[in-house]
Order: sequence, then C-alpha cells, then structure tokens
Amino acid sequence: MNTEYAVRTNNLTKIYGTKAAVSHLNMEVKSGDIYGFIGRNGSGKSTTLKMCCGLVHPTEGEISLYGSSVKDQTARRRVGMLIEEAGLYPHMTARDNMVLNAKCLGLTDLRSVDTILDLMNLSGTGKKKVRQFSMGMKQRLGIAMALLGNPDLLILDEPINGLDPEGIREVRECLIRLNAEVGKTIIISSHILGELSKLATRYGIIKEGELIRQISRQKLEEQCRDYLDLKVDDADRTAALISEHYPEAVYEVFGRNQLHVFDFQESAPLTALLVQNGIAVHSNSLHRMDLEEYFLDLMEGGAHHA
Ligand SMILES: Nc1ncnc2c1ncn2[C@@H]1O[C@H](COP(=O)(O)OP(=O)(O)OP(=O)(O)O)[C@@H](O)[C@H]1O
Repeated sequence: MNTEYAVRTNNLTKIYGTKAAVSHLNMEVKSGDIYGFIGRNGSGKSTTLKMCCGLVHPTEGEISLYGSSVKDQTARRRVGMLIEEAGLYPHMTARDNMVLNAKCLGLTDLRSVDTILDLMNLSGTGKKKVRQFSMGMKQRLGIAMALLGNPDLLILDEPINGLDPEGIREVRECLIRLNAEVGKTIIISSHILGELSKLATRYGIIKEGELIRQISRQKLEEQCRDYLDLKVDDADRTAALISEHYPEAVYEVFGRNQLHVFDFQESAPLTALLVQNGIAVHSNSLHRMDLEEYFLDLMEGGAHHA
C-alpha cells in the first residue's frame, strides 16, 4: 500500500454540459500535509474535492487515495469529509449527534466519540443543544462528525467561511492539533488566504479548473521573502558592486534598471556605496510579498515565480 501520497490525481477532468469545471488536474497531497486549496469562486475547488471523496464522477482521469482507486470503497473509508453543511440535529447535544451518526455509520465501538469531542474542544458542551451553539462550534462539530470512523484524510471545503475571527481561530487550533498530534492529513479549501497561510504546509492554486501551481510552504516562504527593490540607472554595474562588497547577498536583476536584493537589511550603506560609485539610485524600498499578493500575481498571470 502506497502511503506517501494521500491523494494523487491524474488528468482529472469534469465537464458539465460543454464547460470544463475541472480540467486535466494533477494534484498531489502527501501524507501529513495540510494542503491549502486556493481559488476564486467557481474555479473548480468544490468539484475537485467532491471527486476526491467519490461524490462526483470524473468525466476523465483518475484519482488514487493512498495508492488505491477512489472507486475502491476501502480506500474511500480512509477519507472523512465536510463538503457542505454538516447534517446536525439542532435539538440534540453534540455528543448525541455524534452517537447517532456513529450508529448510522455502523460503528459499534463508541469510545472514539469522546476522544474526538475532546480533540475538537467540544467536550465541555455537556447538555447544551446544538441550536445554542455558535457557528464556530457547529463547524467544529461538523469536523468531529467527519472524524468518525477514524479516517486518515480529512477533506474540508471552506470550513471557515462565515465564521467570526474567534471561530476561525478555534477551528484553526483544532486542525493544527489533528495534524500534529493525531497525524491526520488535511485538505482545506478557502479563499481566506491570510488564514490558510497560518496552517497550510503545502498549497494548490486552481484557476478556471486548472491547477496552476503547487508549492510547499517552505518554497512559498522563500519566494515571499523580504527584498530590497532597487531602481537604478545601471542594474548590471549595481549587481557587480553588490557581489564585490556583499559576497553573501542574493539578488535578481530585472531588465536594465531594477534589482531585488533578498533578505537584505543594509539598505542605507548600499545606497551610499552605489552613489559613491556614480550610480543613480531612483528608488529603494523594502518589500514583502504575502500569500495574498502571491496569489493575485499568479491570477493575473505574473511571471515572477516560474
Ligand atoms: N452540478 C453542477 N452542474 C453544472 N455546473 C456545475 C455544477 N457544479 C459546479 N458547476 C460549475 O462548475 C464550475 C466550478 O464550480 P465549483 O463549485 O467547483 O467551484 P468552486 O471553486 O468550489 O467555487 P465556490 O468557491 O464558489 O464554491 C462553476 O462554473 C460552476 O458553476
């Protein structure tokens, strides 16, 4: 059994009528990842996730879950999902909802119910009925339901949509705990990029049904790191001076007049050095690119990150 990849898709395509909602998508989610799935409304996130859960049949292409086809029921049992709203009974407690659902799933050992409620920070809700829960609590209960049956992979479609900051923080803390302490692999779609960047270890970016980038958190951080943006009259001579005086510095030259010097703190001495050497410095500014900017850049077809 292949355990390196929780999910691998090969040329995954879904066509509705004449329109491709998902097109030739090759996605790789490694075991242990928190995979942030990013895309604008209508870009094909939900359709992809539904196909990965076996809820929607692909028009073309394959999906493997831990090395087995998604068509295989045993493979699908390794997946827990919260795709749309969880079917919660409002007049029942969190525990009663869980027990009922566990029974519907045919689970006989109910000991996991309390463990899961504890993991999702819901064990203190006691006799409180779900109708009195905050949105965040309901969402955590939805995730708790998805954990029944002890799946290895959790697929969550927009689980923090509509939550207030406190609700978002609570869901985030639970997801980080599920990943770090219990080893769950998690795919989470969201358009709240700042939030995703607090937990994802890997990202997939989908645009008009196509996966346009997959990138690890580490690589993203490298690409989003601070840089000094220099606009000068002679970028090549500037580069030569930087290499000579700051041999450790990492820089990139853009055309004849612009350079980025990465993780560079010494902007004032560098500017002085350049001016002393007859270079006109038109501007120098420190820049940081965050996930949001990276995403927008990609959506607009930015070529910086190829
Ligand atoms: N059952 C369906 N029948 C026809 N078209 C559909 C169906 N489901 C989705 N689509 C279309 O497929 C495209 C992708 O939709 P999808 O819901 O996967 O995107 P999404 O990225 O999840 O968007 P959102 O964030 O708005 O949910 C959209 O154009 C949508 O209208």
